[in-house]
Amino acid sequence: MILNTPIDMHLHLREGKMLKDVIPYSAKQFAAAVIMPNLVPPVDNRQRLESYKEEILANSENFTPLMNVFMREYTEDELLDLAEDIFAIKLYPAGITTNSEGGVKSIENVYPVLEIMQELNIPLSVHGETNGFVLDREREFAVVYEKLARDFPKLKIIMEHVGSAELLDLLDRYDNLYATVTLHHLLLTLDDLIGGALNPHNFCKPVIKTPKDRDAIQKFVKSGHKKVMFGSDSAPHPIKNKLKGAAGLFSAPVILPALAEFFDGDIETFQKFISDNARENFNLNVPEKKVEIIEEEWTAPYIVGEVKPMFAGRVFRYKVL
Ligand SMILES: NC(=O)N[C@@H](CC(=O)O)C(=O)O
Ligand SMILES: [Zn+2]
Ligand SMILES: [Zn+2]
Repeated sequence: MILNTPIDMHLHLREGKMLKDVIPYSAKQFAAAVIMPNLVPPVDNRQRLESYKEEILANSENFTPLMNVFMREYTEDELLDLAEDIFAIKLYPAGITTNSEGGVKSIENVYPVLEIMQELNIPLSVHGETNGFVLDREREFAVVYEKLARDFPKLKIIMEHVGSAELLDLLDRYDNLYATVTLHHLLLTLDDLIGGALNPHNFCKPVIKTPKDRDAIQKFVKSGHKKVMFGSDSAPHPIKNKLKGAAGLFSAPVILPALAEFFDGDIETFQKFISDNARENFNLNVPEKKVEIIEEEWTAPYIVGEVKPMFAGRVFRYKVL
């Protein structure tokens, strides 16, 4: 099967040696990816944006980085200057996930920024979790999404890496809400993290949840819902950091083989999820790239640089050419 212009709507590439180790997997399988800005220090100004984009371009071919910047209290001039060169601005509640210490302490603080983003047609991307009980954090954030959607009716808001089924119900209630779904929230549950021996490699934020949540997410994705887009949230951490509890799952190497098995021949829905929905929802102008997947056994890598990938060593029925 041939996929037309696959796009990963949520990707962490990091910097330096880590970027060099992980980027080939995304550049091989995707035409473009939305690049997350939670570096240390964050990508939150023009200079950092440009140098990071150059680093990505210098280490890949035929791969379009759609850059995000880290939410802070930008001025109108800064936003006017950034608008042409970014896909979206990413809002992290302070301290809620990896490298989000400098995130937003109170959403009201950035209301003036959101006002200008709405005018300039810059989408807002959100890591939506409260600091409540771990399994309730996404569900509890629903009221924040609803308030944002109502207060800024023309602002396009992306609920990132949805893991709680309730959030998906908001898509049909608010025109301006969209969602990304990861491979791990689509396929895994808490059993894969703590059901047997503790598996820190499957630990991420938001945490993978119940079979009920996973099944609802699968149903939504299989329905071809236009507002649901693939965003891997592939987030590599060195094994030694994972063993100290770092949140993030490195899925990049196995994405298309795993999704090909999931869609099991339904290429039409696969194509929408992996590309068409994103391109239509956000008028993305990404150079066309065809990616061929063949039916042939393929073994996922055991290790990539210092990182253990999702489904390490697993044999898939499909291989990316
Ligand atoms: N998903 C994660 O658990 N971690 C991500 C950050 C994020 O997307 O929240 C990371 O950068 O490691
Ligand atoms: Zn996140
Ligand atoms: Zn992420």
